[in-house]
Amino acid sequence: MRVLIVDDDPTIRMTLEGVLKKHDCEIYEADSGFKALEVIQSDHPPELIFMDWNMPGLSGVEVTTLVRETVAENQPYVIIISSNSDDEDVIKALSYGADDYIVKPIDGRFLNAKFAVAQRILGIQEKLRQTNLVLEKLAYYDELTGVLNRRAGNASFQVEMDRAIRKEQNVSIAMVDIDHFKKINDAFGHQTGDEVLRVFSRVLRQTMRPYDIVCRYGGEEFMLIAEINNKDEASDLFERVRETVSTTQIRHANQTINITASFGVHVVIPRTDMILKSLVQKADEALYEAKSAGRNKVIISADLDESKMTEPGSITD
Ligand SMILES: Nc1nc2c(ncn2[C@@H]2O[C@H](COP(=O)(O)OP(=O)(O)OP(=O)(O)O)[C@@H](O)[C@H]2O)c(=O)[nH]1
Repeated sequence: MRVLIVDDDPTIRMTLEGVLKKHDCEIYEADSGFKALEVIQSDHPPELIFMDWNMPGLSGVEVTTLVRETVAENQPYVIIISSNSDDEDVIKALSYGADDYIVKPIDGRFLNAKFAVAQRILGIQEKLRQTNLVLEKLAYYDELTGVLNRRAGNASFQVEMDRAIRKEQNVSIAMVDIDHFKKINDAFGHQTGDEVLRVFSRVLRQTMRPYDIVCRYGGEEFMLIAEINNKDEASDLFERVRETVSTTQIRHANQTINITASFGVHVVIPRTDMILKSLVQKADEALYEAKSAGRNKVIISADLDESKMTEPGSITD
């Protein structure tokens, strides 16, 4: 654990260090509130701070208030140290954001006990952070394939539209569906089907640019959103993806499987009032055409008529 000791008195810093070095921690020191802020804002911020209240310049309580107001993530646990033992002072320190309070002269047993409490609370905080990361991943990413799930894909749409508007780029929305996927499940089993979905997602992710959106829309259907200049560029991009999919050999359980996919693409001039559902519907119509035309095809429709820009609502629901 990274621990910061803040005190303008070197003797107190030494006393604290003497007690704390018995614990498994990395100790940093600061002799003023300003120096403490430098350490707190560094690349290795402390998790626990023992902070003297009365120091020239910024007081410990002022530093604590600043920390509470400015540190966005992973707030440190702050223990104020002071020779004032009045209840009013303790209440004041806690109300300004301190987590605990120690009265001078420092009693080593107190320090150890308070260190143990801090360690426990920080441990709980870290566990919560890890759990939140897992939950976040589950909330945004498809568990089987690791690409964005439908909800996250929908949420990314508006961000993508705003970016394309800023960059004066057009946007392509593609609905992609693996051809005859049911037959793969029937012939090789559901687990092999799952592996096909994983490899297919990886191919999509690797063939698209890092900032394009790749999302599993449901089952064996995926949605891709990419900035594009024109219909020809969309054709080049999705033909390249289609080709890569069709030439990828998927090996699973001593089997080698080849797949193809059909692509329905709709290209538009982005507008803030556009609704994803309508664009997906247009891309779905193109996908239906691609399936009807024999599969393993890219069909592109485009709505790049500038005059429609003056008719808000013409493309929205
Ligand atoms: N293994 C596996 N199969 C899935 C998953 N989600 C959906 N499926 C299967 O995907 C198949 C989709 O079949 P269909 O909608 O008939 O489409 P298709 O066989 O790909 O035929 P076309 O789309 O017309 O080319 C169904 O058999 C679903 O059970 C999944 O997560 N894992």
